[in-house]
Amino acid sequence: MAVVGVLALQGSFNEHIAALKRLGVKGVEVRKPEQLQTISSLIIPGGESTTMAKLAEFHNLFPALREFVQMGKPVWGTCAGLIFLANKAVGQKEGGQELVGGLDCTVHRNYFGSQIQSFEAELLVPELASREGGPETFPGVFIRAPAVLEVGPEVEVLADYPIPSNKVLYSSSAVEIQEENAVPEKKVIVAIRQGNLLGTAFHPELTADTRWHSYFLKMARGYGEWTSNTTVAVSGVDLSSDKQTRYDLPIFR
Ligand SMILES: NC(=O)CC[C@H](N)C(=O)O
Repeated sequence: MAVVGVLALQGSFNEHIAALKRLGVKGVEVRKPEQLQTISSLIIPGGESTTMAKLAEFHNLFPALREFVQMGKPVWGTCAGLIFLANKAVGQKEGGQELVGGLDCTVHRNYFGSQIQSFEAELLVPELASREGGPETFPGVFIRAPAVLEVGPEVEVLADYPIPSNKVLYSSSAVEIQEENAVPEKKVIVAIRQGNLLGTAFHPELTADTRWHSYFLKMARGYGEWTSNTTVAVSGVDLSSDKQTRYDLPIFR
């Protein structure tokens, strides 16, 4: 059976495993390079990308992660995970940080500002809705989130987020100007796909809506079908042996 791994160095890996469990899939925690050989798709969670990169370096994971991506295996990066998968990141801490790369895009690491500028927004997700059904919008949870600034020709944009072009002006006079002149909106990209790589700037694992997880599982199953006869079991998996009740985590939204 194709196995879904979740990089478990730091950040919201438990929450991803809990979301997979809600779909009847057992996610496997990955911490060592050799474990990548035992999985067929990987989720890189959100968290803090600099810390995660330091831990990945410490465990000598970067070469194995790059090889995994280059083999065409499905990988989904959420938030810090999206930063990991980007070919280029800006707004990094001094000295930068190592990236896995693969997604032909540039991300801004803290595009929306600091932790207190975290927010929730209903995102228009036509492609997700057409594949997975359900509403045309998805509850986006943005925690000190990155955004995608530029994408290459192979990249498909799955969601963007409209922001007023003067969003940094918060004084009351600025708000009045905005109302009078109807400042045009600018869109920033927050979900992309390039072949077997998926990236979201927000945190679907913190919501009850499992459509991004099931979308990714279909990518993973598709890969399994191309390369072997194995498939991801998306239902009917016996998880009763999973004694780790910590995966029954509360859902944020
Ligand atoms: N929620 C997140 O994953 C935040 C990512 C954060 N902006 C970083 O640089 O790592």
